[in-house]
Amino acid sequence: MWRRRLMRLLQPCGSSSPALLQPPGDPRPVLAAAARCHHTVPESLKCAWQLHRDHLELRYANTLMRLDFVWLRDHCRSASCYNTKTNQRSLDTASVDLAIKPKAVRVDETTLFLTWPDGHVTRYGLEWLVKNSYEGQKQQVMHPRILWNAEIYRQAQVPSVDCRSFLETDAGLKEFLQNFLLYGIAFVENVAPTKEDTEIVAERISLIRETIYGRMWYFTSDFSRGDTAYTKLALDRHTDTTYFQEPCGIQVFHCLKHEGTGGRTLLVDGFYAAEQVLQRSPDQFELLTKVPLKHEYVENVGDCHNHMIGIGPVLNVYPWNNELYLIRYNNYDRAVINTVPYDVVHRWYAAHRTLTTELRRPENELWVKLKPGKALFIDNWRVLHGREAFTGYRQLCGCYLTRDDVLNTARLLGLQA
Ligand SMILES: C[N+](C)(C)CCCC[C@H](N)C(=O)O
Ligand SMILES: O=C(O)CCC(=O)C(=O)O
Repeated sequence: MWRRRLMRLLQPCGSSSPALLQPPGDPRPVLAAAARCHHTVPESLKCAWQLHRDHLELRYANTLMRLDFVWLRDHCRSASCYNTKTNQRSLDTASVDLAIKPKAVRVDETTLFLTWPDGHVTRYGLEWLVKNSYEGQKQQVMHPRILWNAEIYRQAQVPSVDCRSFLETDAGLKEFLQNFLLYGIAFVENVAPTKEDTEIVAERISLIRETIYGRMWYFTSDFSRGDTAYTKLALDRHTDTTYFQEPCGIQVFHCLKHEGTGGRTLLVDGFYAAEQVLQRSPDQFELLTKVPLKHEYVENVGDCHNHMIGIGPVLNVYPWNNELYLIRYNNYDRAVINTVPYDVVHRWYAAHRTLTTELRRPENELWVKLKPGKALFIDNWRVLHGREAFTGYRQLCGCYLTRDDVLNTARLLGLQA
């Protein structure tokens, strides 16, 4: 239909005269040839437009875009509206008339030109529009991920990156980050087993997030802090710092010493488990995204006095597309539930049980023994960790990283993050 109308109203080939605004009620599409003669222009590079009451319809590179007038005015990249040195908008969007409509429209091979009622002209690269319009986005928000159980992860044979190549080459760093983004875990090998060297490794990808545990932390089973982590007991799978309003993005672990038995580390892909819940029981998945919970850290040991509270659902999804971006799961630190009435509470426990069942399936458990030299990075928004009980002296060091800064490094290396 569109094509037929389009062909009927084809503008003369090679025309460069501005196409003036059509009178209301005559929304004729206009086709601008992307080269001198439309006979030689591939269909995909032809550009056609049609002005509607409240938006401009534009077809280019096989994409049909509907562009709101205020959006178009707001995205003017002219020198008076946008500072290309700082990449910041200078236009005061609130000064744009919400009923604004362009006075004239013109398209050439590469560019859309709009003249606004006050005479201001905006040019938009057609490629830029495809890349930045809603229709051109294909609605992908998150970077690509591979959800895994133990078998999938083993089969993938994800390599650890050698510390030297990680520290000294962009290729090493990029390979590490690619794996980390895909699987939510990644290892660096041959790190010197000291806190200082672990810090250097961590700083290669991010700013370190200082918390109540300090910047770089050591921990042993000395109960120096009021938390089970500082004992020899087993720890069931969990994510850390659920009691922060923004849980830490990444956790780094480096085992500096262990003279004894046990103490293996357990890793479980929380997004894989959540996906199983979504498939098998979508109502329970939804409940886990809706019921707000508190997690709490109350500490009064030695000189350490802390009271932290974070509120949020177990499964955090973007409201615009239901995509999961953060799992907050820690049965140790979960606080009193007083946010919903008793009947919802009961349904929530059932949903939590379903998720727990998935998280505890032996086939979803990846067990690794951390050894001096092998630093583990865990996406604490996605992958749960735990540990086996142990005997003997065991010392771990590590830190938390800010998620934004890890993603920043990944983007600077050209990764989609
Ligand atoms: C890692 N480090 C030993 C420093 C802290 C451990 C924090 C443990 C806490 N229950 C939580 O899950 O957040
Ligand atoms: O000791 C370990 O291996 C892990 C400790 C832990 O789970 C934590 O600190 O959150």
